[in-house]
Amino acid sequence: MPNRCIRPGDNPDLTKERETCTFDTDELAANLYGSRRNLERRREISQKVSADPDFADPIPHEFLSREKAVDATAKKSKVIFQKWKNLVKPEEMPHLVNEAVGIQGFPLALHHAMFLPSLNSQADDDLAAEILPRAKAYEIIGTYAQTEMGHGTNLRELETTATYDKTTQEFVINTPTRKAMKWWPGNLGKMSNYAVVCCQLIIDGKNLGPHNFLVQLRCEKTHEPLPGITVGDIGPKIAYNTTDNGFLALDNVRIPRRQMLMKHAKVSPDGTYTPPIHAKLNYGAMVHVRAHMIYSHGHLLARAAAVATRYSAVRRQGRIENGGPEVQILDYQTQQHRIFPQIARAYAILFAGQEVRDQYAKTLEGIANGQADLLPDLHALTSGLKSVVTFMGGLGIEQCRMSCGGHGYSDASGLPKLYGVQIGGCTYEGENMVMLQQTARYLMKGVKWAEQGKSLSPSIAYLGKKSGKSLIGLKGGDITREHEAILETLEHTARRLAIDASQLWEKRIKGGECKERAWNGVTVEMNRASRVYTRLFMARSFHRRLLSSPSSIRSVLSDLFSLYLHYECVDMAQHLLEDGHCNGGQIQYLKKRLYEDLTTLRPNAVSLVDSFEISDRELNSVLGRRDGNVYEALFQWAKQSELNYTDVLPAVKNYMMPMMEENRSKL
Ligand SMILES: CCCCCCCC/C=C\CCC/C=C/C(=O)SCCNC(=O)CCNC(=O)[C@H](O)C(C)(C)COP(=O)(O)OP(=O)(O)OC[C@H]1O[C@@H](n2cnc3c(N)ncnc32)[C@H](O)[C@@H]1OP(=O)(O)O
Ligand SMILES: Cc1cc2nc3c(=O)[nH]c(=O)nc-3n(C[C@H](O)[C@H](O)[C@H](O)COP(=O)(O)OP(=O)(O)OC[C@H]3O[C@@H](n4cnc5c(N)ncnc54)[C@H](O)[C@@H]3O)c2cc1C
Repeated sequence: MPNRCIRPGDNPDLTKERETCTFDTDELAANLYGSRRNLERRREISQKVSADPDFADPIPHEFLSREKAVDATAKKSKVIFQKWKNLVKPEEMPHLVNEAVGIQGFPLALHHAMFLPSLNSQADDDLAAEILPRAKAYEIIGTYAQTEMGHGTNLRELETTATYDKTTQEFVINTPTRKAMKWWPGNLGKMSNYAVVCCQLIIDGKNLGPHNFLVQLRCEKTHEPLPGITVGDIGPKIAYNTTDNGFLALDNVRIPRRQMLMKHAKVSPDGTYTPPIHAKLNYGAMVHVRAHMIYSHGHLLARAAAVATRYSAVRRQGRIENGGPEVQILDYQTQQHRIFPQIARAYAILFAGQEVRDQYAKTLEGIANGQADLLPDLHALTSGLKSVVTFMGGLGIEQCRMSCGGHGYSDASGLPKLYGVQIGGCTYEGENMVMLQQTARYLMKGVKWAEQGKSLSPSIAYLGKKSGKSLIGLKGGDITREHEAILETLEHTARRLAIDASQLWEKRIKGGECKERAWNGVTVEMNRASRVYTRLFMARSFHRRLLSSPSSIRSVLSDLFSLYLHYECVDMAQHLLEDGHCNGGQIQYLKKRLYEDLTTLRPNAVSLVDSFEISDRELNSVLGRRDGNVYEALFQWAKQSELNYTDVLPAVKNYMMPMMEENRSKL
């Protein structure tokens, strides 16, 4: 079957891997990206970026100082948002940015991820008409400033205030304490001249909770901070170092009334407050990012899996049989067990990410028509997915990094930076432990609704079903029935964990604790229930994709899905065993099946990651390059280190040589 990555001059081991492919890599890539046309566009953009001299990197970013890297990123961003702006569709923009700039952030990241979405969904018609065209034309750059030094999670306790002054029909925005400074917002420090700022709305001394306001931070001509505004960069971080995450203090800055984002909640000129149709519509920008970050995090894991798989096919180390040749490290079972589940999880996350984006679009449509009834379900799902996927992705990338041995530790592999970027997602858009509790709140309601025989939305319909006996291992032979047996067992486990958590909570309440304290006593169990609900959704979403896939890729997707299910079940064996739904023999059966899956997938491993269709430029990894010629490339990469600009470094000349000289003269 064709693997279209084969080229003359490639590493022969990689070529051999591609020759053993049993499916059409283009078919799978087209399925992943939605159509042949999308796949072709993806390639076209990759090729055009590589050929554009404005995007050329004289030396890799890894060797640049932070300031120079920020500069290079800003320069390329200007090219993207001027020269390229009309050449790509909005949905192609993330790929263009990844190709041209990379994954560590760029000056307009928050403008796109949160500023525009906040204005689009929360500004009233007047404000939108005035500001959106300017923002869309990049006449101004904005960000989303919510988190403060002292509070990120607990939005109700944010300290920044917007106090309405009826006499002038203005809001007075103020930062009352040091820890009330906005702290962390991306692109706030140096790039943005506007921000959507989240403040407690105060009218006639009454606090009406967090609301969003459009605030100009810098002069449009000079870019100097406006009077009353202190703004800057918070310093280097694990990753995202080309992003100017910032701080901001506002000293009684006045803005006109109409700069409150008033599509949902409103303040009239006389100070009358009208609440929104759903209390949390002000939190819409966060739901937007959570719904979109699932897919982009799937892509981060896909990159790591591509690097680890290709490198493991090229790297030869040790022998499996005495006297045999040194083997490709991909032939070790431990290596396969480390890497192949990451390939499967990356596909699973990408599929789930696509489904949740569609669900977000439907919910938004409803809200536009005055219906917010889909929002609770979406909030529960996005909260669970962002938590599970970012944690899974971080673990997966780290496994891929370690699977590359010493070279995985080098920035040449691209993996350390990938890990740094990925794990940011465990914290931003709501710390994972906190967001899992949001999911659990919804599950607890679902358990009650199910008890009362009420109708349940599709994502929690399983809560209303009855459990049978687990048929894992008892439906031998037929893979379709085995998949169904495992999915039913996962449904049972997700239901059982939610019901158990609900009962534990109730028991503590009956024991005399208030609801909230009782909740804190069961949150570990609550979060377990949320994780399994989310992992069930991911498994179901993968299954839907498998069932709707064309026959040409059905078999390889089915193999991958088997591995996914077997791995997830073994990973969650504790939950499967705890109530006796599964027995030890069934877990042993799942492990046996998992080891068989590793062998089945081995010939297609390289081709499965080729179908992620990530260009060398985007992958930015010496180890993961498509042609597999890693050793020469490693040397060429290292030669660019600034420590190699001279043979004798000033540090050696000034300190080490004199020290050695002094010590020699003492002899
Ligand atoms: C070209 C494009 C390229 C784009 C490239 C982009 C790259 C970008 C890369 C990185 C970007 C990083 C950007 C990061 C941004 C940020 O981090 S912004 C800050 C995010 N902050 C948070 O997420 C804070 C987390 N905290 C909260 O969300 C809330 O405080 C809370 C934990 C949810 C609690 O809120 P609150 O106390 O107000 O509410 P509760 O009492 O807990 O709940 C009451 C009920 O409301 C429901 N609820 C809560 N939130 C929502 C929501 N958002 N939507 C719907 N419903 C919600 C909750 O479930 C309760 O319901 P119930 O009463 O029925 O149980
Ligand atoms: C890379 C990055 C980019 C960011 N970009 C932005 C941005 O653009 N705009 C913006 O406004 N913010 C941004 N943030 C801030 C981010 O949204 C917050 O850091 C995040 O919401 C977590 O809040 P926190 O820092 O207050 O953590 P904390 O809430 O202080 O968390 C610390 C610990 O306390 C625990 N904890 C807190 N509350 C509870 C609870 N109720 N139950 C159980 N445990 C709890 C957490 O689980 C965690 O273990 C960014 C952060 C990062 C790292």
